[in-house]
Amino acid sequence: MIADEYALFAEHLKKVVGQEVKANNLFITVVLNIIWKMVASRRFDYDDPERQRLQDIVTEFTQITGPQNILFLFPSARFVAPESSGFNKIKVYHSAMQGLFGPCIAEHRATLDPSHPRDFIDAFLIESQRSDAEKRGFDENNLRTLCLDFFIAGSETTSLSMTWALLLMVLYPDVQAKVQAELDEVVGEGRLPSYEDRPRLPYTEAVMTEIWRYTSFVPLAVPHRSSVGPAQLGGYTLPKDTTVMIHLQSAHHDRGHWGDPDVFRPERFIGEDGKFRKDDYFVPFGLGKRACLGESMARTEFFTFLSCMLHQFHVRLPKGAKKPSTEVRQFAIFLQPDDFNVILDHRVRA
Ligand code: HEM
Repeated sequence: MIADEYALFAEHLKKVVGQEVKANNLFITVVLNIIWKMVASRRFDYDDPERQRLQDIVTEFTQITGPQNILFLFPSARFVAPESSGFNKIKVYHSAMQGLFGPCIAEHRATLDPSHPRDFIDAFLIESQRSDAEKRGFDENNLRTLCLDFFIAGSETTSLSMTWALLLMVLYPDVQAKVQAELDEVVGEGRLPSYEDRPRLPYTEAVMTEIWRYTSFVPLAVPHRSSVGPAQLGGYTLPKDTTVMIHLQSAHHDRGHWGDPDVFRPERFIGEDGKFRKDDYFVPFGLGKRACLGESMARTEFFTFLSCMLHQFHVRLPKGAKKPSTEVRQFAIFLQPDDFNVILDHRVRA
């Protein structure tokens, strides 16, 4: 499904070859389509206004939520300052997205065939018909909230992986050329890379990993309340029920561990045997029971998008354009670079 959606998106990319395009969120539609298909067997056309509405809501939602917002540390601020804390806006975005799912869930309910679940909504509705469903939380409110979770957690993250990838590929053309050389050698010219090629593409894997480490664009994991305690951590005593957040960015930029954490250097993930080398300090999806639910989907999407795009296109800056900065635009739940443009050219192989 991911490869099929990329193939449709590549047709869209081919139409803009040689032209300046905005790199930020260039991949958002293909990402939204993959989630929408998995959740509801639907997809958006590239010029569908409904898609643009959903995209705007997701982007604005993720920009006002997060550690820079007072509600992140003091949720009770919503009672005293619902407007200035952003709580009222969050409510508007929340109900706009829930409104989108309502008719879709109703349509699924009306056409449900329990022996042939089509997607996530069908699978949830089948569970909700069991006698203990209510006790286990299989109700419509939870279904709408889960759909919303998938869009919030799964769209900006994967799309931002590609925004940062485009930025780093234009800043480091030698890295881009090395990925393309590996793809040419392993995959060849006649077809696009597929997920089965991945184990034979250690440099491509190292570049993906270094993009996630270097940018750490999800800097903090989600706050979780500890269910055990008191516990000892780094010389501190944490009582039971303490809210704990993992600072992923600090693990990714620990000088004692990485040596040169502020340098973009994919080779750090290549072992002496030339194979991809894992590292325990690399934790972009969090840790433990509440780690990211979408890790394998995100890895498949990022691999497919990056490898297929670099197999087909060369990415460069427009002539005379200022180099984009790796500084982030604002500290938020997801870190984004400032807007920048790129040009995609068809690749000319030697
Ligand atoms: C590059 C892409 C992604 C990154 C870097 C990422 C990162 C994270 C992180 C750091 C967490 C918090 C984990 C913790 O608290 O320890 C998280 C949670 C979560 N992610 Fe992702 N994520 C990505 C893509 C996705 C995708 C594609 C989906 C699903 C479509 C998804 C669904 C979720 C969900 C549902 C949670 C909450 C899990 C829970 O609280 O139990 N994520 N993600």
